[in-house]
Amino acid sequence: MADDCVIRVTGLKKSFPKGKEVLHVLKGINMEIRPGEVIGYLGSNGAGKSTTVKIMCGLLEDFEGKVDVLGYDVRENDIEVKKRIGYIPENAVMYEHLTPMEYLEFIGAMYGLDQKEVNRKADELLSLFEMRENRDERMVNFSKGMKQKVHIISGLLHNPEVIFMDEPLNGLDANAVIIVKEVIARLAKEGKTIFYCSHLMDVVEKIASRVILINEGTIIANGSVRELMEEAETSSLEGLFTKLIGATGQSEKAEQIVNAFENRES
Ligand SMILES: Nc1ncnc2c1ncn2[C@@H]1O[C@H](COP(=O)(O)OP(=O)(O)OP(=O)(O)O)[C@@H](O)[C@H]1O
Repeated sequence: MADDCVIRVTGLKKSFPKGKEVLHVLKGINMEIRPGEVIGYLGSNGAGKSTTVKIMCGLLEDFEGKVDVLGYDVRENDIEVKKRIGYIPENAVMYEHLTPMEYLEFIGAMYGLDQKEVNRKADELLSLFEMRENRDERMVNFSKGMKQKVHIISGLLHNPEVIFMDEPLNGLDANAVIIVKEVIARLAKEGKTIFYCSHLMDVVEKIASRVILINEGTIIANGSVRELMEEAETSSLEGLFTKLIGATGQSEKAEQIVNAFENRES
């Protein structure tokens, strides 16, 4: 790497066609991320978090600006980037007719890993997630959380230097959430860089060394949880979020929704 940035994003813009119009999702994102940082990338539904991550992982082309990951330009060297990163997507497609072990062997083979080593690691990680006894069952009947655990393992199997997680706790039970949070903390200690997307503030508040907040396609806050809360004079990330994006009136909205269900006037 030419410098100590693991991820450098400069002037990132992305639009999608929407009927006859154009939806401008990312309107000029800039960020620099260093080794060992755990970034909490926050924003409301539809803010553009997954779009940013997909571009960083080399999964979406046709964007404006420049994105470098581990010193590689993702536009020109997406294969080199993909070899070195782990990506745990929000809604991944998996081969459900395989067993977790078969699936993980397949993923390991794609990364050119030694099969014995894959089996050993997969066994260890499946046990950690209390799925050792499911290792040879077809995944088609697995619950959402069980599939998510297999996704998390598959994203970490090749020991990537940078890990992108898009809402990784989706569907996980309380115990698995604790394990994933602990895994994130340990990976960061080992010097891995983690880019964690979520709209769940409480988790981000606990695990992130830095928070980047995106709203309507631009970054509106970037700093440690403490710095940002001090600046905004609030005591929680939720308070900060509400203050910055002006999302007030949630309790009134909740009341209107309940009233609408019950056909009452608010
Ligand atoms: N392939 C696509 N074609 C058209 N529009 C898209 C496409 N992908 C995303 N969008 C739109 O871009 C916007 C941002 O989507 P994105 O998935 O990045 O948001 P997000 O912040 O990850 O949201 P969430 O928290 O709900 O997952 C949304 O309005 C979405 O509908």
